[in-house]
Amino acid sequence: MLKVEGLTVRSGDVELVHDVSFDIAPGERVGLIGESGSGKSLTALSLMGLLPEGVTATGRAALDGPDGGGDDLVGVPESRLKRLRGRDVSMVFQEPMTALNPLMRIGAQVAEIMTLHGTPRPQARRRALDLLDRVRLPEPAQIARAYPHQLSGGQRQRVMLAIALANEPRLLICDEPTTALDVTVQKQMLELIAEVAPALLFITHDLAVVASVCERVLVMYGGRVVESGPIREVFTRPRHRYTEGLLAASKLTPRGTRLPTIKGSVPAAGRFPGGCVFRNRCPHATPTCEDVPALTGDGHAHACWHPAD
Ligand SMILES: Nc1ncnc2c1ncn2[C@@H]1O[C@H](COP(=O)(O)OP(=O)(O)OP(=O)(O)O)[C@@H](O)[C@H]1O
Repeated sequence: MLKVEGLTVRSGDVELVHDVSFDIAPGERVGLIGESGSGKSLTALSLMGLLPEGVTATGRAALDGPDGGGDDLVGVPESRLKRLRGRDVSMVFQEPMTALNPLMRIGAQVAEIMTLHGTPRPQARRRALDLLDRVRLPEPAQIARAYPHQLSGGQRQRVMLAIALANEPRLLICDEPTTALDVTVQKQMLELIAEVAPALLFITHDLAVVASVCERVLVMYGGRVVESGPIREVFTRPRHRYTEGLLAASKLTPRGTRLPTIKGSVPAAGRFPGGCVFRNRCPHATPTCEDVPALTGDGHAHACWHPAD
């Protein structure tokens, strides 16, 4: 349904995302994980045609239509993307307050994305209420009359989801949509996203979140997809050492435990040129790795001395 091939994102001469390829099938929920700066957001923004100024994408990203035709998302004119954005592909961002217009009532904002794509206003207004109901906001009519600041963070994020779903997109992209929400609200929102997404690309750095929402995962590191596969496979038999590192640093290690630490001496500077890629999250934990006191507040950080693979 979505086919991304050789997606490369550059800022001037600097390559920020390198040759990324992946597919998403209709109805499939795919997670995109990786540490901060690994290129997750730029990958997603490329698919929306929303890259920051001076940043460009090359390669191919095609969205199949229900009639068998395809729509290119990369390297097409802005006028074309404007028609696809918010209609065929839509996105929910981390912070709804920056995406919502503070001076416009919620109902009008949900309706607007439909009128922009050709739905007559009265119909859009009616459908806005149905959408607010679909994202399980209580009293949709009351919510429709409210301004963004009158809603809670969780309610605002549900509104963003209603806006994203308004034109029945073929693909929904979510970039850390629940990071700003408290744990209970987060859980409800994740369940809702998993239920309503037509096909989903879900960006997060939280492995537990990706495991609860997605069926498949792509792991990004340094602008590349270094590993991909079904969640269970990647999380129980990671092939790439960065994925091992992510797992070791999370509560989702196959044994369900945090990494053991091993007492040792402080490593000599330069013994691991370039520094350990895992920072303090060594997945190896063999006697060749050592604790480095005082790197973290609790005095227990880990240094990995394995050479880079
Ligand atoms: N406008 C820009 N101009 C130049 N470089 C940028 C720009 N935006 C992002 N970058 C760089 O591109 C790389 C990838 O950034 P990106 O935002 O995609 O990472 P990310 O994995 O989404 O991180 P996070 O989880 O922190 O959002 C980073 O090194 C970042 O500094």
